[in-house]
Amino acid sequence: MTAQIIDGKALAADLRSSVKDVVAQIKAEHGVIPGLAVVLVGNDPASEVYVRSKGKQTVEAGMNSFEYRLSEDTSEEELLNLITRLNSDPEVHGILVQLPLPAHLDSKLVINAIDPHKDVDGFHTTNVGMVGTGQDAIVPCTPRGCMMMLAQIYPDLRGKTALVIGHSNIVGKPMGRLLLNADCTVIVAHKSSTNIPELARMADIVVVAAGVPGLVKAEWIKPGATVIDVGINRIPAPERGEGKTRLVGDVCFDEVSEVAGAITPVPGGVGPMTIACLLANTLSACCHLHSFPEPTLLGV
Ligand SMILES: Nc1nc(=O)c2c([nH]1)NC[C@@H]1CN(c3ccc(C(=O)N[C@@H](CCC(=O)O)C(=O)O)cc3)C=[N+]21
Repeated sequence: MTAQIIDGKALAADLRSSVKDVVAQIKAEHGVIPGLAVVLVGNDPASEVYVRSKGKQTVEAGMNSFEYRLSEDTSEEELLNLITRLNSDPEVHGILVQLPLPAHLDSKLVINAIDPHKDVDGFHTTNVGMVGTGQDAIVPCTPRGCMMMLAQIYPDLRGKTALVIGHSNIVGKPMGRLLLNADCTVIVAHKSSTNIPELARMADIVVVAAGVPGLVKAEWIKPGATVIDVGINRIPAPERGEGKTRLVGDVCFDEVSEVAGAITPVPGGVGPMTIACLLANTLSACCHLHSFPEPTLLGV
Protein backbone atom coordinates (compact mmCIF):
# COMPACT_ATOMS: atom_id res chain seq x y z
CA MET A 1 0.00 0.00 0.00
CA THR A 2 1.12 3.56 -0.63
CA ALA A 3 -0.38 6.17 1.65
CA GLN A 4 -2.40 9.15 0.56
CA ILE A 5 -0.36 12.29 1.32
CA ILE A 6 -2.37 14.86 3.28
CA ASP A 7 -1.16 18.08 1.68
CA GLY A 8 -0.97 20.61 4.54
CA LYS A 9 0.33 23.32 2.26
CA ALA A 10 -2.68 23.10 -0.06
CA LEU A 11 -5.16 22.70 2.80
CA ALA A 12 -3.66 25.72 4.58
CA ALA A 13 -4.05 27.75 1.38
CA ASP A 14 -7.75 26.72 1.22
CA LEU A 15 -8.23 27.70 4.84
CA ARG A 16 -6.54 31.08 4.34
CA SER A 17 -8.72 31.76 1.35
CA SER A 18 -11.91 30.97 3.37
CA VAL A 19 -10.64 33.23 6.17
CA LYS A 20 -9.95 35.98 3.64
CA ASP A 21 -13.52 35.75 2.24
CA VAL A 22 -15.10 36.00 5.71
CA VAL A 23 -12.77 38.89 6.65
CA ALA A 24 -13.86 40.80 3.52
CA GLN A 25 -17.52 40.12 4.32
CA ILE A 26 -17.16 41.38 7.93
CA LYS A 27 -15.36 44.47 6.69
CA ALA A 28 -18.14 45.20 4.17
CA GLU A 29 -21.05 44.50 6.55
CA HIS A 30 -19.73 45.91 9.82
CA GLY A 31 -16.65 48.00 9.01
CA VAL A 32 -14.61 45.82 11.39
CA ILE A 33 -11.12 44.55 10.49
CA PRO A 34 -9.83 41.61 12.56
CA GLY A 35 -6.45 42.44 14.14
CA LEU A 36 -3.69 40.18 15.44
CA ALA A 37 -0.97 41.40 17.82
CA VAL A 38 2.19 39.29 17.92
CA VAL A 39 4.66 39.92 20.73
CA LEU A 40 8.24 38.73 20.36
CA VAL A 41 10.65 39.11 23.27
CA GLY A 42 14.35 38.76 22.39
CA ASN A 43 15.81 37.82 19.03
CA ASP A 44 15.75 34.08 18.62
CA PRO A 45 16.32 33.63 14.83
CA ALA A 46 13.77 30.77 14.47
CA SER A 47 11.08 32.84 16.26
CA GLU A 48 11.92 35.76 13.95
CA VAL A 49 11.15 33.59 10.92
CA TYR A 50 7.78 32.42 12.33
CA VAL A 51 6.75 35.91 13.44
CA ARG A 52 7.57 37.36 10.01
CA SER A 53 5.58 34.67 8.23
CA LYS A 54 2.61 35.10 10.64
CA GLY A 55 2.58 38.88 9.99
CA LYS A 56 2.77 38.42 6.22
CA GLN A 57 -0.08 35.88 6.09
CA THR A 58 -2.23 38.01 8.44
CA VAL A 59 -1.97 40.97 6.07
CA GLU A 60 -2.58 38.75 3.01
CA ALA A 61 -5.87 37.62 4.62
CA GLY A 62 -6.98 41.25 4.86
CA MET A 63 -6.46 41.50 8.62
CA ASN A 64 -4.39 44.00 10.60
CA SER A 65 -1.06 42.79 11.96
CA PHE A 66 0.53 44.55 14.94
CA GLU A 67 4.04 43.41 15.79
CA TYR A 68 5.78 44.19 19.08
CA ARG A 69 9.47 43.41 19.28
CA LEU A 70 10.79 43.76 22.82
CA SER A 71 14.41 43.46 23.90
CA GLU A 72 15.74 40.29 25.55
CA ASP A 73 15.96 42.06 28.95
CA THR A 74 12.32 43.28 29.02
CA SER A 75 10.92 43.06 32.56
CA GLU A 76 7.82 41.07 33.43
CA GLU A 77 6.11 44.32 34.42
CA GLU A 78 6.75 45.93 31.00
CA LEU A 79 5.44 42.84 29.20
CA LEU A 80 2.34 42.67 31.45
CA ASN A 81 1.70 46.37 30.82
CA LEU A 82 1.77 45.79 27.07
CA ILE A 83 -0.67 42.88 27.41
CA THR A 84 -3.03 45.03 29.52
CA ARG A 85 -2.97 47.67 26.78
CA LEU A 86 -3.64 45.12 24.03
CA ASN A 87 -6.46 43.55 26.09
CA SER A 88 -8.34 46.85 26.05
CA ASP A 89 -7.45 47.87 22.48
CA PRO A 90 -10.63 47.48 20.36
CA GLU A 91 -8.56 47.04 17.16
CA VAL A 92 -6.82 43.97 18.60
CA HIS A 93 -8.85 40.73 18.54
CA GLY A 94 -6.00 38.27 18.92
CA ILE A 95 -2.86 38.38 21.06
CA LEU A 96 0.00 35.92 20.61
CA VAL A 97 3.12 35.97 22.77
CA GLN A 98 5.77 33.99 20.91
CA LEU A 99 7.18 31.15 23.01
CA PRO A 100 9.64 30.29 24.43
CA LEU A 101 10.12 33.47 26.47
CA PRO A 102 13.52 34.37 27.94
CA ALA A 103 14.13 32.43 31.19
CA HIS A 104 13.56 35.39 33.55
CA LEU A 105 9.91 35.69 32.41
CA ASP A 106 7.18 33.42 33.81
CA SER A 107 5.34 32.27 30.68
CA LYS A 108 2.31 30.82 32.56
CA LEU A 109 1.79 34.17 34.31
CA VAL A 110 2.23 36.12 31.06
CA ILE A 111 -0.15 33.90 29.06
CA ASN A 112 -2.80 34.04 31.80
CA ALA A 113 -2.65 37.85 31.69
CA ILE A 114 -4.13 37.75 28.15
CA ASP A 115 -7.91 38.21 27.89
CA PRO A 116 -9.05 34.60 27.25
CA HIS A 117 -11.26 35.86 24.40
CA LYS A 118 -8.13 37.24 22.69
CA ASP A 119 -5.89 34.24 23.49
CA VAL A 120 -5.58 33.00 19.90
CA ASP A 121 -2.96 30.41 20.93
CA GLY A 122 -5.54 28.79 23.22
CA PHE A 123 -2.94 28.55 25.99
CA HIS A 124 -4.83 30.49 28.70
CA THR A 125 -5.89 28.26 31.60
CA THR A 126 -9.54 29.21 30.97
CA ASN A 127 -9.38 28.01 27.35
CA VAL A 128 -7.48 24.86 28.33
CA GLY A 129 -10.15 24.06 30.93
CA MET A 130 -13.01 24.76 28.56
CA VAL A 131 -11.57 22.60 25.75
CA GLY A 132 -10.90 19.92 28.37
CA THR A 133 -14.56 19.91 29.37
CA GLY A 134 -15.82 19.97 25.77
CA GLN A 135 -17.02 23.60 25.82
CA ASP A 136 -16.64 26.03 22.93
CA ALA A 137 -13.34 27.84 23.41
CA ILE A 138 -10.25 28.85 21.51
CA VAL A 139 -8.43 25.67 20.47
CA PRO A 140 -4.60 25.72 20.15
CA CYS A 141 -3.51 26.16 16.53
CA THR A 142 -1.49 22.98 15.98
CA PRO A 143 -4.12 20.58 17.37
CA ARG A 144 -6.87 22.46 15.50
CA GLY A 145 -4.88 22.03 12.28
CA CYS A 146 -4.42 18.31 13.00
CA MET A 147 -8.19 17.92 13.53
CA MET A 148 -8.83 19.64 10.18
CA MET A 149 -6.40 17.23 8.51
CA LEU A 150 -8.11 14.24 10.13
CA ALA A 151 -11.47 15.61 8.92
CA GLN A 152 -10.11 15.17 5.37
CA ILE A 153 -9.81 11.43 5.97
CA TYR A 154 -12.67 10.63 8.38
CA PRO A 155 -16.13 12.20 8.15
CA ASP A 156 -16.68 10.82 11.65
CA LEU A 157 -13.99 10.03 14.21
CA ARG A 158 -16.28 8.21 16.65
CA GLY A 159 -14.90 4.91 17.89
CA LYS A 160 -11.50 5.26 16.23
CA THR A 161 -8.53 4.26 18.35
CA ALA A 162 -6.08 7.18 18.48
CA LEU A 163 -2.56 7.23 19.87
CA VAL A 164 -0.94 10.58 20.65
CA ILE A 165 2.82 10.40 21.23
CA GLY A 166 3.99 13.34 23.34
CA HIS A 167 2.18 15.10 26.20
CA SER A 168 3.24 18.72 25.90
CA ASN A 169 0.80 21.42 26.96
CA ILE A 170 0.83 22.95 23.47
CA VAL A 171 0.28 19.83 21.35
CA GLY A 172 -0.02 16.39 22.98
CA LYS A 173 -2.44 17.18 25.80
CA PRO A 174 -4.86 19.37 23.82
CA MET A 175 -4.72 16.88 20.91
CA GLY A 176 -5.71 14.06 23.27
CA ARG A 177 -8.61 16.12 24.62
CA LEU A 178 -9.90 17.06 21.14
CA LEU A 179 -9.81 13.44 20.00
CA LEU A 180 -11.64 12.44 23.18
CA ASN A 181 -14.24 15.18 22.56
CA ALA A 182 -14.70 13.61 19.10
CA ASP A 183 -15.39 10.24 20.83
CA CYS A 184 -12.17 8.52 19.84
CA THR A 185 -10.63 5.95 22.16
CA VAL A 186 -7.51 7.88 23.15
CA ILE A 187 -4.11 6.79 24.36
CA VAL A 188 -1.50 9.44 25.20
CA ALA A 189 2.03 8.04 25.36
CA HIS A 190 5.19 9.92 26.30
CA LYS A 191 8.84 9.64 27.36
CA SER A 192 8.02 7.36 30.29
CA SER A 193 5.82 4.99 28.25
CA THR A 194 7.41 1.57 27.83
CA ASN A 195 5.34 -0.08 25.09
CA ILE A 196 4.76 2.56 22.42
CA PRO A 197 5.25 0.24 19.39
CA GLU A 198 2.63 -2.13 20.80
CA LEU A 199 0.19 0.74 21.49
CA ALA A 200 0.78 2.13 18.00
CA ARG A 201 -0.11 -1.19 16.36
CA MET A 202 -3.63 -0.89 17.86
CA ALA A 203 -4.18 2.64 16.57
CA ASP A 204 -6.27 3.79 13.60
CA ILE A 205 -4.79 7.27 14.10
CA VAL A 206 -1.26 8.08 15.28
CA VAL A 207 -0.39 11.71 16.07
CA VAL A 208 3.29 12.20 16.80
CA ALA A 209 4.58 15.27 18.63
CA ALA A 210 7.67 13.97 20.36
CA GLY A 211 10.44 16.04 18.80
CA VAL A 212 12.48 12.91 18.04
CA PRO A 213 13.52 12.59 14.38
CA GLY A 214 12.62 9.21 12.86
CA LEU A 215 10.95 7.91 16.04
CA VAL A 216 8.01 6.16 14.34
CA LYS A 217 8.88 3.11 12.21
CA ALA A 218 6.83 1.18 9.65
CA GLU A 219 6.56 -1.90 11.94
CA TRP A 220 4.66 0.21 14.50
CA ILE A 221 1.87 1.12 12.13
CA LYS A 222 -1.36 -0.80 11.57
CA PRO A 223 -1.89 -1.13 7.78
CA GLY A 224 -4.16 1.64 6.54
CA ALA A 225 -3.79 3.84 9.65
CA THR A 226 -3.57 7.65 9.44
CA VAL A 227 -0.28 9.17 10.64
CA ILE A 228 -0.07 12.88 11.56
CA ASP A 229 3.53 14.04 12.02
CA VAL A 230 3.77 17.18 14.16
CA GLY A 231 7.56 16.96 14.56
CA ILE A 232 9.71 19.71 13.07
CA ASN A 233 13.38 18.81 13.47
CA ARG A 234 16.25 20.54 11.74
CA ILE A 235 19.00 17.99 11.08
CA PRO A 236 22.39 18.25 9.34
CA ALA A 237 22.23 17.52 5.59
CA PRO A 238 25.85 17.23 4.42
CA GLU A 239 24.55 15.82 1.07
CA ARG A 240 23.24 19.34 0.39
CA GLY A 241 26.63 20.88 1.05
CA GLU A 242 28.74 21.78 4.02
CA GLY A 243 26.82 23.14 7.04
CA LYS A 244 23.44 22.68 5.30
CA THR A 245 20.39 21.39 7.18
CA ARG A 246 16.97 20.00 6.32
CA LEU A 247 13.63 19.62 8.10
CA VAL A 248 12.37 16.19 9.09
CA GLY A 249 9.44 15.06 11.20
CA ASP A 250 9.21 12.41 13.94
CA VAL A 251 8.15 9.73 11.45
CA CYS A 252 10.33 7.65 9.08
CA PHE A 253 8.28 8.99 6.19
CA ASP A 254 9.49 6.73 3.36
CA GLU A 255 8.92 3.42 5.12
CA VAL A 256 5.76 4.45 7.03
CA SER A 257 4.10 5.71 3.85
CA GLU A 258 4.33 2.13 2.52
CA VAL A 259 2.09 0.89 5.37
CA ALA A 260 -0.13 3.82 6.39
CA GLY A 261 -3.37 4.73 4.60
CA ALA A 262 -2.72 8.46 4.91
CA ILE A 263 0.23 10.50 6.16
CA THR A 264 1.28 14.14 6.55
CA PRO A 265 4.67 15.21 5.16
CA VAL A 266 7.28 17.45 6.84
CA PRO A 267 7.71 20.15 5.68
CA GLY A 268 4.37 20.99 4.07
CA GLY A 269 2.13 19.21 6.57
CA VAL A 270 1.12 20.33 10.04
CA GLY A 271 3.39 23.44 10.07
CA PRO A 272 1.54 25.47 7.41
CA MET A 273 -1.80 24.43 8.98
CA THR A 274 -0.65 25.82 12.34
CA ILE A 275 -0.20 29.33 10.93
CA ALA A 276 -3.43 29.16 8.92
CA CYS A 277 -5.27 28.15 12.13
CA LEU A 278 -3.81 31.18 13.87
CA LEU A 279 -5.58 33.33 11.28
CA ALA A 280 -8.76 31.27 11.72
CA ASN A 281 -8.55 31.70 15.51
CA THR A 282 -8.08 35.46 15.12
CA LEU A 283 -11.14 35.63 12.88
CA SER A 284 -13.15 33.51 15.36
CA ALA A 285 -12.03 35.74 18.26
CA CYS A 286 -13.11 38.84 16.33
CA CYS A 287 -16.53 37.31 15.58
CA HIS A 288 -16.97 36.31 19.22
CA LEU A 289 -15.92 39.73 20.60
CA HIS A 290 -18.39 41.46 18.25
CA SER A 291 -21.17 38.82 18.54
CA PHE A 292 -20.99 38.11 14.79
CA PRO A 293 -22.01 34.57 13.74
CA GLU A 294 -19.11 32.14 14.06
CA PRO A 295 -17.84 30.91 10.64
CA THR A 296 -17.27 27.17 10.14
CA LEU A 297 -13.89 26.63 8.48
CA LEU A 298 -12.88 23.32 6.89
CA GLY A 299 -15.54 21.64 9.00
CA VAL A 300 -13.80 22.26 12.36
N1 LIG B 1 3.04 31.39 21.08
C1 LIG B 1 3.48 30.58 20.12
N2 LIG B 1 2.60 30.06 19.23
C2 LIG B 1 3.05 29.23 18.21
O1 LIG B 1 2.23 28.75 17.41
C3 LIG B 1 4.45 28.92 18.14
C4 LIG B 1 5.30 29.52 19.10
N3 LIG B 1 4.80 30.31 20.06
N4 LIG B 1 6.64 29.27 19.07
C5 LIG B 1 7.24 28.47 18.02
C6 LIG B 1 6.27 27.44 17.46
C7 LIG B 1 6.67 26.85 16.12
N5 LIG B 1 5.57 27.14 15.22
C8 LIG B 1 5.57 26.81 13.86
C9 LIG B 1 4.64 27.26 12.96
C10 LIG B 1 4.71 26.96 11.60
C11 LIG B 1 5.74 26.18 11.10
C12 LIG B 1 5.82 25.90 9.64
O2 LIG B 1 5.08 26.45 8.83
N6 LIG B 1 6.77 25.06 9.17
C13 LIG B 1 6.99 24.75 7.78
C14 LIG B 1 8.47 24.83 7.44
C15 LIG B 1 9.09 26.14 7.75
C16 LIG B 1 10.60 26.12 7.52
O3 LIG B 1 11.03 25.79 6.40
O4 LIG B 1 11.34 26.44 8.49
C17 LIG B 1 6.52 23.36 7.43
O5 LIG B 1 6.42 22.51 8.35
O6 LIG B 1 6.27 23.11 6.27
C18 LIG B 1 6.66 25.69 11.99
C19 LIG B 1 6.57 25.99 13.35
C20 LIG B 1 4.64 27.89 15.87
N7 LIG B 1 4.99 28.10 17.16
